Amino acid sequence: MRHDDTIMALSSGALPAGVAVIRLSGPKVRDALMAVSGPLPRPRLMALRHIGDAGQRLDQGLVVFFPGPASFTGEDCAELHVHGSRAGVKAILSALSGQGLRLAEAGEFTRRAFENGKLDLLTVEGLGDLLAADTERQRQQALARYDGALSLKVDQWRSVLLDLRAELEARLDFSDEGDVDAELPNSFLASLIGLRRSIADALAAVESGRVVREGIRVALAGAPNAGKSSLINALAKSDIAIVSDEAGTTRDVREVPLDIDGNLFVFLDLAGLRNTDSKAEAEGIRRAKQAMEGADIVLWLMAPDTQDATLPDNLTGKIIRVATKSDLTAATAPHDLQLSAVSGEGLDMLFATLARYAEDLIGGEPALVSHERDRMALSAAVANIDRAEATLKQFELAAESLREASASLERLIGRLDAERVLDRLFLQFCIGK
Ligand SMILES: Nc1nc2c(c(=O)[nH]1)N(C=O)[C@@H](CNc1ccc(C(=O)N[C@@H](CCC(=O)O)C(=O)O)cc1)CN2
Ligand SMILES: Nc1nc2c(ncn2[C@@H]2O[C@H](COP(=O)(O)OP(=O)(O)OP(=O)(O)O)[C@@H](O)[C@H]2O)c(=O)[nH]1
Repeated sequence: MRHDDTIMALSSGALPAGVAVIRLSGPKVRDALMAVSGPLPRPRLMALRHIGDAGQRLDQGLVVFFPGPASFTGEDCAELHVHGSRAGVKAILSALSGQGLRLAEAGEFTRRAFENGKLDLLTVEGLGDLLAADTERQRQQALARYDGALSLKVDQWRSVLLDLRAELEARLDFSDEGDVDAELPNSFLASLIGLRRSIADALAAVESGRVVREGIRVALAGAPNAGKSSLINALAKSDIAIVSDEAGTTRDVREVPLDIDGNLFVFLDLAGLRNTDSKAEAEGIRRAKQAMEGADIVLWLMAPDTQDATLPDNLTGKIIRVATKSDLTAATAPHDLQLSAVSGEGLDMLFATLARYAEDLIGGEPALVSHERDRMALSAAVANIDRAEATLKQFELAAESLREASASLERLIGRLDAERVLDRLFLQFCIGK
């Protein structure tokens, strides 16, 4: 990838469309824009222009020019807002290619913004999360990251660490000269402890941040024919899970993501639990038990017309006992909720229970930390601060630990080793972003 290339992409969605946005970035933007649409419009103001190629009219569109460095990428950028026709866009891209522009790779505009210091690694990730957001809660959390909520915190932590390191390093450099007080001031330890607490507090929210991104996992489990698939269908109000009256049809773990009150839930339709001679079914049951162990919530379904299965006893998630098929007969076994996938009775109670669970787990302000990378970097920083505290009298060791803590934070914002993270991240980006 060459950085003096000028790149172009269709940044809007699939064609045909009402309007298509073609985005350009790089040193040839001015010349290319003049070649296809005449005099440069005033910076950042849209102008209506004929768009053409060597005298041939291709379209009429709105053109906007963002001179660098005050642009999204930091380079000269431009946009052509044209009619969203396949042939039109193709002809315009081909005209621009004649001006020496090439098609951008996925995430390449954002990569340039990163390289020009417009975004750090956390805000790039925030942008990625924002593009991927399906639920309201995901949107809020992603936007906070894109807006730099965590970047700001990390900058504050880094600046405290720099001060602390300077105190220690001054005692290393001048240890022979005797003009620096060998004792650390009292404020040093207080500041170190305060920093540790602040990072640990942010870290404590990582689980809720992760759950917002990945969803609350709800296992639907019970005996064969207890009504698991029917319940998922009723929840989704559409036929996305297979309903069958043949026992044991759900063999593998089917994941059904649903948005409940702005929160992502992933329902797991599991094989019914029973003793079986079938190898395939036994494997399904093994996976079902595994999925139940990893679930945040287990909905344990009991139907009046099936034998009860045994609830495994090693579950860590919240267990909700659900009496199903309440349209047939009222449940006799002890249960938390009673419902019918057929009549819809009790579904609103289930929704309310799930929404309350989500509110307890992830309600309130969006979490600052949500990625595995956050967890690794912040726990490494905390461990190194602990190490520094334990070796405080040995300035050299303590300084080394604080250097390590700084390095973790620099890795987090992408000042160190950003390449591998970016490469992986941009695989999920759209072309034109
Ligand atoms: N048409 C269009 N809509 C869009 C985008 C775009 O690129 N084009 N965006 C693309 O993601 C988002 C908006 N994000 C943007 C972020 C920064 C700048 C920008 O020009 N920044 C300059 C100047 C800032 C200023 O004037 O305040 C800078 O950072 O220096 C533009 C768009 C969403 N909507
Ligand atoms: N009357 C009534 N029948 C239901 C209800 N829910 C499910 N059933 C019926 O019960 C049978 C089993 O339902 P499923 O949803 O396939 O049960 P399952 O637990 O997914 O079954 P397996 O995947 O085979 O383990 C089907 O005949 C459904 O039509 C309900 O609320 N009321």
